[in-house]
Amino acid sequence: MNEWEHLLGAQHRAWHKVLIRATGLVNRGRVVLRPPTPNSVSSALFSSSLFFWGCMCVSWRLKVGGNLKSNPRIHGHSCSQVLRSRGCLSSDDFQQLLAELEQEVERRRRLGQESAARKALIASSYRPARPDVYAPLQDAVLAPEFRATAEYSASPNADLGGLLQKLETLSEEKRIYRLPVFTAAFCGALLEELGHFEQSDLPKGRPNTMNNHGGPSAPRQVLLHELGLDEPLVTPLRERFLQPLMALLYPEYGGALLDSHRAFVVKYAPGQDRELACHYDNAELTLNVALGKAFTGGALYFGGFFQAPAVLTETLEVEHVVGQGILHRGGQLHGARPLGSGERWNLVVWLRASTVRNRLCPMCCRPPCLVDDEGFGDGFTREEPPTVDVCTLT
Ligand SMILES: O=C(O)CCC(=O)C(=O)O
Ligand SMILES: [Fe+2]
Repeated sequence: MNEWEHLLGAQHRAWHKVLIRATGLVNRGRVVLRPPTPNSVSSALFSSSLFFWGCMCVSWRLKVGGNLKSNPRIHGHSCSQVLRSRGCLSSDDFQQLLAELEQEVERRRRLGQESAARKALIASSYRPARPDVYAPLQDAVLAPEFRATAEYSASPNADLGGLLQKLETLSEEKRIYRLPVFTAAFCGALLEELGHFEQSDLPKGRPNTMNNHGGPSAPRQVLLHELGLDEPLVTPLRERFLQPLMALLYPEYGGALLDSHRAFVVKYAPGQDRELACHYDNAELTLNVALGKAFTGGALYFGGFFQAPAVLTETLEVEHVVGQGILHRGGQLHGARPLGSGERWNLVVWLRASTVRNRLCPMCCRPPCLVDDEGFGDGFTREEPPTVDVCTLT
């Protein structure tokens, strides 16, 4: 063993200690009693493991321009091999990385609470420009095609073949589809509201944890639940409209069992963020709706499925159509090409099914290890042990 290998070996062990200590700190979820109570904002959970890759992306991406999350092959490599390939070689490099990791664990530990605090502050002191956007979801804000497709999907005789006739199939192999979601008027109103919020001096919870692979190139985001838009808009959209559709399109990804989400709006503009690196989402399924404004460039591109064995797959490019939404599996590798001109705002809804992710974390493919958090957390749940009525035992 040469000196370098010795050093890496020692650091590798230190690294594992950090990983073990961190277990239980990153993937967040919530405790539910079965059957899950929709919208229940019970105490929730954190866990770990993505921690490792997420942090690597944060720190080493800056140095070597890579993006570990977009590269599933790293799962077969040892930590030291990966670290080495990313330019983490000297003892100082390792120390710096460990310090960053500790900080990142702390940051993630506080995420839920900080988000809840921002939400409370916004609720008490923000005056919306478009209060109508906060009204309980009205059918009139949805594109007629979207309503009809959801209605068909929820009908007793619906099947996949029938549904596919109502959607635009962008890729049969990748299972990526598109359909109109919102009216132009609603997209405009939402944009006006988001622009108004952006101008306010209220705190904004961005970038979110999942876009930390992007570092400097991650787009600006507004988290819809902090604005108070989950309850009136996103939750009913998921429960009444998206779930029936997803149940037919992606049954094995929990399409029929969606029980939480993370919804945010990404913004790309000249002089700000212009593109998004290739990644997969912390979601079983994703809806991405183009809201506007006028722009060129910024197409989405889709590669293979990250959990599938590496196969040669052609990249699919998808141009945005304002008002229309793209449906894809969260694990489908994707990114956004650079914006040409104008501003691009998209609503992204990461849809989660706890019954699926509780078995394997979709980010690291390991069973999650959970700790309490606020709200939906990262969509994991922990079943409470059944309470035993001692009277019946006597
Ligand atoms: O830029 C976009 O529209 C895609 C954003 C995205 O994929 C994400 O935030 O997960
Ligand atoms: Fe994404």
